[in-house]
Amino acid sequence: MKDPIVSCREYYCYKLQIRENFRSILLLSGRLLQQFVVDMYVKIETSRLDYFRSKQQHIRSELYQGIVDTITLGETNASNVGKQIILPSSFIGGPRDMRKRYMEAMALVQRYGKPDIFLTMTCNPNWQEISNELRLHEESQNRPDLVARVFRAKLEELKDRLFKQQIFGKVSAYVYVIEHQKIGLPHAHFLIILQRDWKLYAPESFDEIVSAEIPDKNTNLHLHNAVVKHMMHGPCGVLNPTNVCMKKNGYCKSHYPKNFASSTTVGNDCFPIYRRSDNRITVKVRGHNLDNRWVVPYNPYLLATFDCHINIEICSTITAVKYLYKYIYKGHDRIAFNLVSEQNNQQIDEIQQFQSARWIAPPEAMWRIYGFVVNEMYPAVYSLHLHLEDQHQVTFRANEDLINVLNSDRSAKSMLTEFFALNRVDENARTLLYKEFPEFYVWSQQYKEWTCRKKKTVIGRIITANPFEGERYYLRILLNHVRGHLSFEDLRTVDGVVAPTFREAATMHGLLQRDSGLEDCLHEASLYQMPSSLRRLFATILVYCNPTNPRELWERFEQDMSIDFRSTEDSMLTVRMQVLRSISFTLESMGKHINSFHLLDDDICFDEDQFESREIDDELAVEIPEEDTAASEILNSEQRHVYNSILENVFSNKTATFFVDGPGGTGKTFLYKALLAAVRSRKLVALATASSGVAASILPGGRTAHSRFKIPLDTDEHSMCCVSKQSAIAKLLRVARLIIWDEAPMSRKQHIEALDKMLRDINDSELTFGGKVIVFGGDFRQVLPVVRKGTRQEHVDASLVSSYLWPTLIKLRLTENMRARLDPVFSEYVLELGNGMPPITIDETVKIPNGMLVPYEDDCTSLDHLIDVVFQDIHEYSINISAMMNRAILTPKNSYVDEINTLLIHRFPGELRRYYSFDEAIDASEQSVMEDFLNTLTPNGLPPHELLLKINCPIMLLRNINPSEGLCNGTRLICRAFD
Ligand SMILES: Nc1ncnc2c1ncn2[C@@H]1O[C@H](COP(=O)(O)OP(=O)(O)OP(=O)(O)O)[C@@H](O)[C@H]1O
Repeated sequence: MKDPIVSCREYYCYKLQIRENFRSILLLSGRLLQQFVVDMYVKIETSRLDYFRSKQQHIRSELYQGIVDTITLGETNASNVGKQIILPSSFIGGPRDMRKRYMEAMALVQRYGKPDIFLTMTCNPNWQEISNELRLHEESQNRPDLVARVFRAKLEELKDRLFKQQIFGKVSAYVYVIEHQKIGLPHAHFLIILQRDWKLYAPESFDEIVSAEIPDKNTNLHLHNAVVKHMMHGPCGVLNPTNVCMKKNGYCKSHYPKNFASSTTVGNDCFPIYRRSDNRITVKVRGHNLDNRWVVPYNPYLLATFDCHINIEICSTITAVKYLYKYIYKGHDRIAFNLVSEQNNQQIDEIQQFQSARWIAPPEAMWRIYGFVVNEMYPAVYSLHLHLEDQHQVTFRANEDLINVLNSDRSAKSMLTEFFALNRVDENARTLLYKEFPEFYVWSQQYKEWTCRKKKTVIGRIITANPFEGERYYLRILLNHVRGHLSFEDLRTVDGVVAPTFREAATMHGLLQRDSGLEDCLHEASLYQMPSSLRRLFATILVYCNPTNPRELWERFEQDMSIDFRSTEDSMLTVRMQVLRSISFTLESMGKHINSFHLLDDDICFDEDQFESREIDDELAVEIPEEDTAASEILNSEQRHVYNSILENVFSNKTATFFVDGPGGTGKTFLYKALLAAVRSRKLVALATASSGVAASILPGGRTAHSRFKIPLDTDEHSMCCVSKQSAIAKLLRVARLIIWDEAPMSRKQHIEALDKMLRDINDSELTFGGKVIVFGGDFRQVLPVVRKGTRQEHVDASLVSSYLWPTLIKLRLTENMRARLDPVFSEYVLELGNGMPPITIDETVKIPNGMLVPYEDDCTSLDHLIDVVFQDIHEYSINISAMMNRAILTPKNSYVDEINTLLIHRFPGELRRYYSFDEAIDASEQSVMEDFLNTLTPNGLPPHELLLKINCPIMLLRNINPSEGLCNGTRLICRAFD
């Protein structure tokens, strides 16, 4: 076995006092780890110095890149987890890198097909190679160095058998990832793609590789013992309900025990159903007799050779692909813990104390220190630059002169420009697509040129582009399909005609379909809809239907959309700009910018002066409902205090920023309405905004903060609102006396900081928010900013409480629940819940009082019962729709929503109508196979394939179609008629 690493056991045992087992941890910051490596380096015998010198270099660079963040050694207990640790966020690396690797792995699938074998090898801490090295009474868990080194050596051996000796056949590609569980033992996940002639198609060939049965003790004792030792699951379920694999619903995560099966079959799942004969052979595991149903699938040869848990599965269906790649690239373990501040136990302040860390157990720390690889991919995937002309990235040092940087030859070159350059001189190059280039040419970052590749297999992948990126996306489509082009312009040239955009060039090549369905829709609407409705429909189509050629649609329907403007205006250009301005308004309310759709040759700029007075007039014309004016009379004492404090500042023109904190139902919206009415009734401008469209639609004249302040959607700490000092919005903001931003805790802190920077800029003031009176409101107990798969800490980091603005806000509280005045017990219960007090139990679950529970019998009966309780008399709701409005069943997952909706719509009275999403079939033979599969998928952002409706049934909108008119995500509507 290859194992070049020296032992430094005595040294670090002494130094770090690793007396405890793997589970014990002490979190060390990156700097300490660095010190540890330096210390270790000094202590190692001179003969080994060179080796460690190179290792040290490696680790340092890892530290600087933030790859190695935390090393966990020693003992864990409440005191050190709670008090000592502060981890710089730069040390929490990972997910981005993982996503990139995932995309690269998918490039392998595109090229070589779906993976055939999924293999997991777990370290056996009792391997002889480990136990032979232990001292008397020493346990393997005290030797993470040995565990790491021996596992690595075994892994190399396994790779040798799989890829050199080709025990399963010739391999075209593979990916593996080393993972360390919290407990510390390393394991490796492999995905293997076999060459075409070696693919596994039939169950008979699965049986040659995988077994899921207990071998006969008399004929194969060694293998029998290995299976009993390493490959028996559990026991779990009724035999052992507390086993780690058990889910809360009482089922095993891995669905053990499996069923007996007389032969192997493909099945519908990711993996086949393996043969598990009912041969009555049983073995005793932890006091229970287990049979073939409990065997984890294994390969006899590998199990007998490696004497450790090696699970092997055949990937029988295409569904396995994404699942498995996601599984092996799921990222490292994380830990979140709370640094409780004793002085201040208020909820909002506590929320700042959560710390997130990356969890690294000792063997993983040693794995990193030794510099062993954590993942590998064969063949390597080369990511290719993708950029529009003259829009590639150029790196330079801070002290370099930018003019020189821009004028240098080197800066002008990128992978893509040099791909065109080589095409101009090399005939062979012209036969290749851009993505095929890396297989034959090597890119030199130093010399910025492609040269012929001599060996080593690699494949190329053009980095992804989203259709919303416009031209860059269409450039990618062209590069993926068209060969031999010599420049960007040449790429746009089709049959001698230079297309103005890559999108049009792609359409001329037949790579994009025409928007005939959308054209029909607009044409039909133009026959009976008002031009203003048509413009809204056009904007909705641009945003949600992703037309291949928006410009063509614009040119076709411009006349229809401009009829109302034409009657009053003379110049064609003015009319056109008014139509575009109106479309732009709607697009902005949906978070999009008109220029991203390239409706005209050049970017569209509106003459802001023309709209300036309209912005202010529109605000001053917002109707003030009578009940809002009267609301100031009936405020409760807390509301009145907040109301007076805010208005005092507004009317005396003082600077102040407030945060109104109140749980749901304490009358925040009621208060905002009273404030807006008070300011507006004095003919002053008060702007009402909210983070979400629904909240904005409740406030008179409300807009989403994004559209009102032109906050960019993708923000970082340097982002600015797209508002110039001279613009109409800037003028409106300068005259505004009060700005309200509801549901502020839902917004990312960068959005609010962008508003601060913009207001300082347009008001020429260094005061917070440019000296304006701003009222933020919301409830941190409700929804925090969305951070995909984020930890608690990441949610907190993203929110307003982590902003530099938070300490400057005057915090005002509302506590009296006005919505639940008639039910104080319930109101108190919900408040306690929001404050993280009991009913929340120690393990962070919520204890719900028995009176509120629908007892669980089984999934079906209990669901029926729940529906009966919530919608007692569903037949009446079609007549009395307001009764339905106050009832809802909330579920944690979309799949449950679909299930409950289906049940409800069938119970709802009336005739059922089914609506289907439409797809354009590419090929009739492919259609049925693909459709059945695709139509079952319900990915985020895609509506379900089948929609069931009845007259008078309530429906909820899930898109921000027109927030200013109340049509936004969450708006509830009633289905009145069918076409
Ligand atoms: N002072 C008051 N007098 C009478 N009714 C009030 C008063 N304050 C609030 N309400 C009523 O209490 C209910 C809840 O108020 P509101 O919707 O303003 O609360 P909220 O804090 O905005 O709730 P959420 O956070 O859930 O949006 C409303 O029906 C409102 O009309």
